[in-house]
Amino acid sequence: MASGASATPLPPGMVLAGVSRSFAGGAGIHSVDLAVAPGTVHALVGLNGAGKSTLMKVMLGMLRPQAGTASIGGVDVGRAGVEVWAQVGHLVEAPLAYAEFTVARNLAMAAALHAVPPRRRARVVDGAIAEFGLEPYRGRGARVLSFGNRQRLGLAAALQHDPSFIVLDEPTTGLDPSGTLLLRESLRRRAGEGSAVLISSHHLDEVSRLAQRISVMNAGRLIGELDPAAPELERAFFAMVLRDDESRNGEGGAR
Ligand SMILES: Nc1ncnc2c1ncn2[C@@H]1O[C@H](COP(=O)(O)OP(=O)(O)OP(=O)(O)O)[C@@H](O)[C@H]1O
Repeated sequence: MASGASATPLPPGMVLAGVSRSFAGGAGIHSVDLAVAPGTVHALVGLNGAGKSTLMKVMLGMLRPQAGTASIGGVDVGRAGVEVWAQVGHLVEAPLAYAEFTVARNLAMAAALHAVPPRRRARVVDGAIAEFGLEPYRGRGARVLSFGNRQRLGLAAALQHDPSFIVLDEPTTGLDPSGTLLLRESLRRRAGEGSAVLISSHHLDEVSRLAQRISVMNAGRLIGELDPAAPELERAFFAMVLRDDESRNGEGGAR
């Protein structure tokens, strides 16, 4: 990697600056700063309800922040147009698949939605089917797919157009070991080619294999980072969460 002064600065990745989004009752995310750099897999880990999905929805413009800004490639997501969204691939919540349509047709529609030109769509779909091991199912209706294969379809639809910005919420959900391996290879390759990748996960061992950075979320805030190469990641994670819980309780839970 070039380190001289002449190195070209990388374009901006995905950035949250001072973002807050609270729901009735106070849950949500608070004062979040996060920068997912191009060429990096950045993982979010946290307990159930910590705020990971909420953060990702704000990043993707699915939820509007009450304070702060979310930007992708330097563009505020509230103002992003089709040229930005065509470079984004995401899977947050259930995979988007039309039950009546085949795997191949669903992928062709996802390619169209991501502005892949018509002449390239068949090749893109074939590539995605091969990449995620969906060949035996290409002519099957999405309705009859197993849970794991529906997840493979959702991942293929999110990634087939080679997005520069990738956001995946718990992407290994439902995947068997071979699906997990295919996903890991796919994300490694895409980050290697310059994509900015944000994933959430509950599997610290998986995250440590894949991510260059691991941010820890607790009670709606980013509370620190873990070193993916450090031993005993699980122990470090729980220690960080416990310390944060204790410090907030000591302050009456105010911050
Ligand atoms: N639409 C909503 N209305 C009210 N509260 C919400 C809403 N969406 C999320 N929350 C609350 O915000 C908090 C954060 O939820 P979020 O789904 O972001 O957590 P998470 O870290 O993704 O959890 P998990 O690991 O269980 O998927 C939770 O307390 C949740 O109940």
